Amino acid sequence: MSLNLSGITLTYPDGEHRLTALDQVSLDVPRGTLTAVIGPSGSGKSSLLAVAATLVTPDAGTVTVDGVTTAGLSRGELTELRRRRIGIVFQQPHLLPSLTAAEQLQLMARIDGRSPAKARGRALELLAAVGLTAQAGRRPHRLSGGQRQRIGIARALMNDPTLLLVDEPTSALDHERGAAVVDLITRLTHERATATVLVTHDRTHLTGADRIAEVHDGRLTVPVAGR
Ligand SMILES: Nc1ncnc2c1ncn2[C@@H]1O[C@H](COP(=O)(O)OP(=O)(O)OP(=O)(O)O)[C@@H](O)[C@H]1O
Repeated sequence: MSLNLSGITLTYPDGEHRLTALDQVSLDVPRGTLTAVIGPSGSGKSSLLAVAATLVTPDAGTVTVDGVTTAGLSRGELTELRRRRIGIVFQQPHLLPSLTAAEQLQLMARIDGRSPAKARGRALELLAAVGLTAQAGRRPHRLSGGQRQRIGIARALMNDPTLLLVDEPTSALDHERGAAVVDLITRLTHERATATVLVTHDRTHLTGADRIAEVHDGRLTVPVAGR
């Protein structure tokens, strides 16, 4: 199992009380499958993603990524876990304006200390996988919103993660481009055997999801078959 959340409770300070954002949430995501997490605004979707990304420590429960249980790991060990095993696709890809599409990806590998030649090869391979070979040399201002989001997806795969976490990838896109981005994430999940969690408030694109889990008031309902 590449992601296992077990009995996760997360609270935030709320005046004199605490607000329960996640309430006894458990979720298993095997490699090569896509679990969509849907729910209304404020239900706890981003909190769930932040816990799975090991960016937020829950009050209770355990997070296991690729067989590694995060409890007791130091900050440095958690950073290493994220760098090696977790890819994150954000709502907005936040590309650097001065870098070409290929350079956006190569930067990830540079940070990781990989050789420039290998990084370039990997970046071009991933840009091909997301259909952007012809755009490899373009800077973000010459790309569409959908193309920029595809770069964000390719960038998240640079470290060959086992866990791919995707936060509302279609929020800035029209219906057609949104559907294409979700289809792409579904295909890459199967091709690259990632355990993928895709958070969205929009269930219209989710025909390819292996499971759809619903979160309401911090509680996750037992996932039902998505197809
Ligand atoms: N840093 C924080 N401090 C206090 N409360 C927070 C914090 N982050 C989130 N919350 C609260 O926790 C609950 C869950 O929030 P969360 O952002 O996980 O929901 P969401 O489903 O992702 O919402 P949206 O779809 O609007 O992004 C909400 O009631 C929210 O107000």
